[in-house]
Amino acid sequence: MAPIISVNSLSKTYANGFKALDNVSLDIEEGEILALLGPNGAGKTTLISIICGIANPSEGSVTVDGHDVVRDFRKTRGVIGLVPQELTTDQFESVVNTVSFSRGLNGKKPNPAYIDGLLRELTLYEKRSNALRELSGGMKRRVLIAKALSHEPRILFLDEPTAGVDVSLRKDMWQLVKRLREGGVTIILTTHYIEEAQEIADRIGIIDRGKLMLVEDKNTLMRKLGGKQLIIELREPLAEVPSALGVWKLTLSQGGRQLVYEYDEESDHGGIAQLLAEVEAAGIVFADIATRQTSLEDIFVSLIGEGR
Ligand SMILES: Nc1ncnc2c1ncn2[C@@H]1O[C@H](COP(=O)(O)OP(=O)(O)OP(=O)(O)O)[C@@H](O)[C@H]1O
Repeated sequence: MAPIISVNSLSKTYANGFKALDNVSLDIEEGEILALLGPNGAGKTTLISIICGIANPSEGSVTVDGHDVVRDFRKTRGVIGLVPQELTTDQFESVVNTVSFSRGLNGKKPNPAYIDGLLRELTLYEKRSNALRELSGGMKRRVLIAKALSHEPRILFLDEPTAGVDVSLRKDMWQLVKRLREGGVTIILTTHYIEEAQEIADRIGIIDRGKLMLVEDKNTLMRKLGGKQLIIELREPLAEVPSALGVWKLTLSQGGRQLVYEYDEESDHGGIAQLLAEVEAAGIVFADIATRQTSLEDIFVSLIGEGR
């Protein structure tokens, strides 16, 4: 099947000369959830804006459902819903009018029953007649989602959907994303919350300084770059790993207070029980043991570098 979105050698240089995207290529399959991760200023919003036809590429091209986003703007925009980071609509307009108007803007016939259903699902129904300025921040976020879904798009972009929202809205949002996916909607979200990507995405793309560093199936990524460790807390610190334990992949951490074993399925030398027996036989007394699974966060930090 042809990808629903195809990004081909895309670069973006802003008017001031800043290169925000550098030769990005990416195919997105219909029905998948792709999470784009990256530090502030990486180029995530720029990429989304170009796919949605809001910004023009400097080089390269994007097709959505087989149509070029610049030449066939109306066609491609009609199948896309975008939840931006901030609300920019008229604050005096009512919730229901704002959402219905959005549907019309995208060339769809009015469908009050659909809009009402959407408002119910987003717990906005009781506020449907209120002006936007009378809503709380979280409710405004919900309006942004309702607007994006008003024309029943096949592709939904969520730009930092859960930044600064409470736990209940975050959970609702994840629920909604899952339900939309079941209905076949393709979802692309940008997020700083790595656990969010880990929870809901099928694929993960990592962007840094305008470059797509990696795009990979989440489970494959976890398998390839992730791992499991056994951490043995020692009573007394060790200066070095005793040579008698040389066959095991062991390292010392925490100033010699922890002996860390990387699980190795190919050569486990008799398993954990054997390792612990050999550790004891080497005269090492341990206080505690624990296992630790590498998270997506560890992978992200190792790729992008800490503190950026
Ligand atoms: N209109 C503009 N003119 C010049 N530079 C811009 C413009 N818009 C964005 N940039 C720059 O392009 C880079 C990428 O910005 P973008 O908003 O795409 O990043 P982002 O990954 O979405 O970041 P964040 O996570 O902070 O939202 C940033 O360095 C930003 O300052």
